[in-house]
Amino acid sequence: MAAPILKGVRELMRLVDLALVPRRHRHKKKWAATEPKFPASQLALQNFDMTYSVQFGDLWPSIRVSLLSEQKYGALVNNFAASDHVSAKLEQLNAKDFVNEAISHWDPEAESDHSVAPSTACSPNLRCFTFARGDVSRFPPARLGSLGVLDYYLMDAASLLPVLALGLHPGDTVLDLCAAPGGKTLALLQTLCCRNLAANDLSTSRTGRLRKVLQSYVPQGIRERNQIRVTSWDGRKWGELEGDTYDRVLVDVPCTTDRHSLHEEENNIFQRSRKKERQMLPMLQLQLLAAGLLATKPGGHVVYSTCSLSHLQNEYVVQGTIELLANQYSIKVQVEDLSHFRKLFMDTFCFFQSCQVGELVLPNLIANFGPMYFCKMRRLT
Ligand SMILES: C[S@@+](CC[C@H](N)C(=O)[O-])C[C@H]1O[C@@H](n2cnc3c(N)ncnc32)[C@H](O)[C@@H]1O
Repeated sequence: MAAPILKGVRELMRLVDLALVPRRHRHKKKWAATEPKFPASQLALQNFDMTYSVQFGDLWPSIRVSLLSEQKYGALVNNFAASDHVSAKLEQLNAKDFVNEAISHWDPEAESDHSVAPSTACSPNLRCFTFARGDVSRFPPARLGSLGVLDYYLMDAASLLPVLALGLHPGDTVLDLCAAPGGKTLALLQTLCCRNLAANDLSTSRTGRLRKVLQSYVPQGIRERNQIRVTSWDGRKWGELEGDTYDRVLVDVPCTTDRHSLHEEENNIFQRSRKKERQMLPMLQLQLLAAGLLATKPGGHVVYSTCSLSHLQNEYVVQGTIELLANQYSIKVQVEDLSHFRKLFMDTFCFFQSCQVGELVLPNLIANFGPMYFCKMRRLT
């Protein structure tokens, strides 16, 4: 059974290779010295132009200009800062809590599937303020509250959607498999629903950043009470380390980080030296998602997410992993329909309408969040 899967994975890697290497660089070069010295961000743009113009057709020029423009942020209120006036302060700036605004409009009677409703006991605890569509104001830096922790965390508001989609219930045991630098870990804690939270990231320098975020936002007593465990293990091994253990697992994988790749040279995945690593991304993503699903209890939920627009890193990985688990482990996984979720948040974000599985936030000039892909799955057996 493994042979067809390996063949499928190899084909996936070949496609990524073709998709990520600009056409004019596919021929064998004669002299390295004549190689054009393009910055990695420019190579990224060339690659995106080639692949995403095919993937998104007429939508691509608008997504492209948005990706190249200033991104919008959201201010995630720190529930541990114990300062009631933070929300009032953010409202004075004309920002709105998009989470509770959306939940207040949710009509449970109109939904046939209540299992993925975000208006559970936990989601309203997430308060994230954004400026209205077309308003490109910026938030001032966060301030220290009386408990010595910062009052809000600035993040791409679309990054909150995978956490909201995970739909925590009080007392859940939660694994954040690729957690650093910690924006989503912090959001998971802000739900006030984690019985315990395992936050892992392979990179020790990045888990260092994660620890700093936790120290800056969560008072020590609460960190201990929430039983937060920070580790630096290879997430691909989690299925063997702690199989069938967690109620909810977030698998926020390394990806081509499309917006970052267009703006930053440092640590850019499109650097020539990182070509192999880039080509291997879908394989790594598949292995991480498989490990996340194996670490979930039967009946538990997993959300897979990336900040890439690439179908090869998004839907293909989800579909390939579900096939892999069925064939190699006889484990059934069901993709959950998030279309109601999309409707709920469509005043704030611009969603791609044609995902086969999962949802994708498209950058848009009047709502310049994302890209953010997320797909919710339920492990059935
Ligand atoms: C998209 S980032 C995660 C962002 C994070 N969830 C947040 O919201 O701040 C992906 C992370 O995966 C980590 N990573 C890469 N390979 C990994 C592996 N094999 N196991 C666990 N983490 C890995 C990277 O170090 C990187 O920090």
